[in-house]
Amino acid sequence: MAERLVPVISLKDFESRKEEITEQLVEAAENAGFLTLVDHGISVHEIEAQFAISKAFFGLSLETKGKTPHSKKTNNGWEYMAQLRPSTGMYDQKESLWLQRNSEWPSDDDIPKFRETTENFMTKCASISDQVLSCFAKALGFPEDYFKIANDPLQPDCLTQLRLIHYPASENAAGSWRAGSHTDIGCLTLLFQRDGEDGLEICPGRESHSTFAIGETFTPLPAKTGPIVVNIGDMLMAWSDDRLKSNFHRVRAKDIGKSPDRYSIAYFNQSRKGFVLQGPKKKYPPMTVDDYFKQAVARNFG
Ligand SMILES: O=C(O)CCC(=O)C(=O)O
Ligand SMILES: [Fe+2]
Repeated sequence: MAERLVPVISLKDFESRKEEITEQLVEAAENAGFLTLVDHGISVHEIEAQFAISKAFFGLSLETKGKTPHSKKTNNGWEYMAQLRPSTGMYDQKESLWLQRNSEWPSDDDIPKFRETTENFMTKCASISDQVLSCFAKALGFPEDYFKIANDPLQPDCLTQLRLIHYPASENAAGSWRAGSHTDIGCLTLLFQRDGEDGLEICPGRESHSTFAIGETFTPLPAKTGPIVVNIGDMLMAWSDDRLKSNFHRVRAKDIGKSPDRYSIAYFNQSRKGFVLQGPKKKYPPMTVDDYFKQAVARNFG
């Protein structure tokens, strides 16, 4: 069921297959709003190495993790059971570390090679994002490098973040939420998961990027090491005049029985603050990414 809903798309021979890949990506984005990428150029070994770094960080003492504290102003740093969800009225049962190129980073003394490994991983995520976004740009009638420029993570005003996430193991967790239902507010999200650490559920079917219409039917998407789950965020839904869908998703622990620890890694393309966002059909008034983001945060977490 989930496999039918969320198509598996190969990026193999990207340049020569670009037209076919674009068709597949657009079809997925216009319907489920989710897709799974394979042959994307990051090996299982590299993904496991990044998860090992993440696991090592979350295994540190609270005091050591607290040396990179979460800042409300930048939304970077380590947070612990801190995300209050309007959709559930409860705190998500998780801890996470938000990172940006120019944010505070954990020290290499605490985790050897943390920054080097993670920055290389971010560079790979950026280049996969550029490929996918160049296809969407073409389909929307923008220049092919339009979103690549808008999302350039090396520019100091870029809001793109990597988030390392850890959901602690639980048992009989009825009524608690690992991540309450939400849409992502950025442009495009790449999500990495590990075999056996299930919990992600998705809900297609949303008509406007600013509505809260939460559908009824959530479909579990089994976690696999290797493929990247990609979803459209609200910003790209707005930027495409609501053509590409940013859909609701959530993470659940089992109501009855044991749920193992779950580690996930999300790369959020969130664009450059100064960029003006408007769809080709001008369905919504133009807005800077900065203003858009402030409005979306107020709507989702206000
Ligand atoms: O951990 C996951 O699979 C989902 C995380 C997520 O949806 C988010 O951080 O926005
Ligand atoms: Fe999300």
